[in-house]
Amino acid sequence: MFTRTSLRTASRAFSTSAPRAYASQGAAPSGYVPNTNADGTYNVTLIPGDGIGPEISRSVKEIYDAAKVPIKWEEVSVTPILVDGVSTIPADAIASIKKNTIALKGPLATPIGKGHVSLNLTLRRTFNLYANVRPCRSIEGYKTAYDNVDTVLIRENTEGEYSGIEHEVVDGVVQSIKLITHNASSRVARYAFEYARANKRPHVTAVHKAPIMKMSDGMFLRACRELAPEYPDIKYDEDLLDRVCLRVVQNPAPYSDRVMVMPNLYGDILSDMCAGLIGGLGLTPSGNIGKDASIFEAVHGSAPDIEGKNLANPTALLLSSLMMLRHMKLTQKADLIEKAVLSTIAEGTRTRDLGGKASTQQFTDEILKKL
Ligand SMILES: NC(=O)C1=CN([C@@H]2O[C@H](COP(=O)(O)OP(=O)(O)OC[C@H]3O[C@@H](n4cnc5c(N)ncnc54)[C@H](O)[C@@H]3O)[C@@H](O)[C@H]2O)C=CC1
Ligand SMILES: O=C(O)CCC(=O)C(=O)O
Repeated sequence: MFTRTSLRTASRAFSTSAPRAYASQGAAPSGYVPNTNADGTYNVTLIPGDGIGPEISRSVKEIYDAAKVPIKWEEVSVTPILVDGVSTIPADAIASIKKNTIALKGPLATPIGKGHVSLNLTLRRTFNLYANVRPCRSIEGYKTAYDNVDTVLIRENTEGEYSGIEHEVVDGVVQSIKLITHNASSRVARYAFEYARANKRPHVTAVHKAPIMKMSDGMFLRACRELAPEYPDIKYDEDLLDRVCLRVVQNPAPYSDRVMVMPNLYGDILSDMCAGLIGGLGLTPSGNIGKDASIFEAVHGSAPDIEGKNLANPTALLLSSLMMLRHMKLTQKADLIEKAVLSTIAEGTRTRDLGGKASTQQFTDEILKKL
């Protein structure tokens, strides 16, 4: 359990470190150059998505227009189609991402326990988006029990518990295979070390359950350990998933100088937990990074409970889009919009998830006034 004293100590520790712009870290693998049109604009694929996706995507588009971001949106639908009896993503959506190498995606809903496979996972696998970067930072002026959260999780994004290899062995017994390869572990580990170095977070922690999953998580750890000597400027250590959960909620401050890297499912769960510390899923962005394409999306899902009610908080998708702009080296535009979004929240215009009364549109309009 955290105590008031531990929270105060954590706050003091945080206030001595240099402030970071939220999600300021570029996430591009080195050497990435976005495709530019002759007029200096960039084509970006936009997948509005399901549920609240179209509402929050509209907000991003309005804000980008006002801020004169040199982006031409290429809007595509990923309503699944059947190919040879298997549901998948329409070919024109795939072609658009392939051509543009960059996309912003609203959430895509997946039926529970039946129906089509997750199109989110299909996109990650199709484009080999091997690293899922999930920063989570306290929002200035929005008070929670913690005002010192500044975590970065890097989640392996193509295999692990999300491999989707399941079968029924005999009636009443099913198996779900957690697939871990040395290759995928090693490339995400390298990405984490590079990210740590580029973003001045001199500590990488590999998060695992290797006492139990000795072979699979054991291999993940081995891949991380093999690379650590190549990064003598980065402290490397390992910690158990359950212990990390405990430690982060007790005191997030020690995590503000490090990058945590982990297998797929652990990153999914830990990032929602971190979101809870700063005010919820309406606030946390992410980037799915690959060598040939990257797709940016909020951590949250399609929020069917508030769909069509003008209640969604567009901040998470907006911050994801700012990670995208920084990835494309459009840093000034990213800084401008980030300032407008965060000051809107700090001044007290808030959507319902943050305890406010502003609709999605009212919140968006307040941001527009600042651009
Ligand atoms: N990357 C993606 O596209 C993801 C898709 N999903 C899919 O989304 C669907 C719904 O999943 P849930 O488990 O309900 O998770 P969810 O993230 O959609 O919603 C969880 C809770 O957070 C709230 N919430 C989420 N985003 C919000 C926002 N921007 N503003 C205000 N409140 C927000 C919702 O209203 C709900 O109460 C499922 O079909 C799931 O498979 C889930 C997670 C990620
Ligand atoms: O595809 C889904 O429905 C859920 C995806 C998810 O949990 C994730 O973002 O990892």
